[in-house]
Amino acid sequence: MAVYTEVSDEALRTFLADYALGELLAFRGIAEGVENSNYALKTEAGDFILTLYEKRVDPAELPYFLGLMDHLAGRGLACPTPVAGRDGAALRSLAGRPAAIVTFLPGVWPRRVRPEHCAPLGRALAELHVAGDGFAMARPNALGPAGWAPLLDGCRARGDEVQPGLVAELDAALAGILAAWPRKGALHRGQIHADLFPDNVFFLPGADARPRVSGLIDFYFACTDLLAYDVAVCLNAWCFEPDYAFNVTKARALVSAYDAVRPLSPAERTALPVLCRGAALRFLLTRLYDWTHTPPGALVTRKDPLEYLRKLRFFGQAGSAAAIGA
Ligand SMILES: Nc1ncnc2c1ncn2[C@@H]1O[C@H](COP(=O)(O)OP(=O)(O)O)[C@@H](O)[C@H]1O
Ligand SMILES: N[C@@H](CCOP(=O)(O)O)C(=O)O
Repeated sequence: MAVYTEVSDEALRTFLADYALGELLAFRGIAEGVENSNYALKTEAGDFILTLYEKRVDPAELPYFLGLMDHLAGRGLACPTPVAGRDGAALRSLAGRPAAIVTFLPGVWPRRVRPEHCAPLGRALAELHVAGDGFAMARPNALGPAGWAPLLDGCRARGDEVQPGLVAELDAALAGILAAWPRKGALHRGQIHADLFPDNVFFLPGADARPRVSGLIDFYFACTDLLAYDVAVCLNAWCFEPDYAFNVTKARALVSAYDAVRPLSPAERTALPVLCRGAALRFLLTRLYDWTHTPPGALVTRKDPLEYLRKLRFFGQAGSAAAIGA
């Protein structure tokens, strides 16, 4: 469920009066999502998404997220475009929360990833990286390598309740990953999505009936970091089967389609195994933190941390880039 903040009819009408979107035709809460309250909004001007930013989003970072979406959409990427009010501002306030309206994107995210999804995904990711070039703002990755030790410390007290020995295993994995992490300046940096999971990528059938990407959403983890790290996030999120077997066919399709738009450098390719370990650890840690800190009955959906322990172990023994499809 992801409608944490209710919006009254009256508050909505007052809010919309500051936009040139015509009359309100329909308005409903969207159940999917985890972080923010999302509403589908239809006005005489078309379909939109209204987002009220909840507690885990720092309002000071919203100009980066909205500015990045605006920049990417302006470069032709299929991502939400923030809609400005009559005064030119896209970031506003509603029901006591920071709020923004963005354009609605058609399409459906894949509940079951098939190999045919992976090439269009790889292409879209590379297009995002190319389109991000020239965006003037920067946001450090709060969930990058420097953030992992404090996150793990926050899980120390209760982590072993999830699986005995887990904290010691993660301590060892973290030390190994940090020791092998690419040194500053070795790999290309830019604007990355950092959470391009299947639920953030919409597809529609193309003219040949094969899936094509119709939209990328949820830029609220986006940041300025290693471009190849985003490829590693996708290899984690898209290329494992429900039984946790790594599907190298999916990985090859993803990486080669990425490469066709933005060729990976030899250094990026060599670094992919450790970047994949880092990405697995990042999602394991945030899930473990949520698992051990979310009070029973809270509205936030908790995701399984151990799914990412299996992925971390896989990438730890996978060895070469070729073994993971690169
Ligand atoms: N621009 C958009 N176009 C169409 N649907 C959207 C758009 N943005 C969000 N949604 C819908 O809202 C849901 C939750 O959005 P998301 O950004 O993932 O929320 P959260 O950040 O809270 O996890 C998505 O699964 C999708 O159904
Ligand atoms: N993709 C993350 C959780 C973030 O959720 P989202 O709904 O904001 O994409 C994970 O799977 O741990």
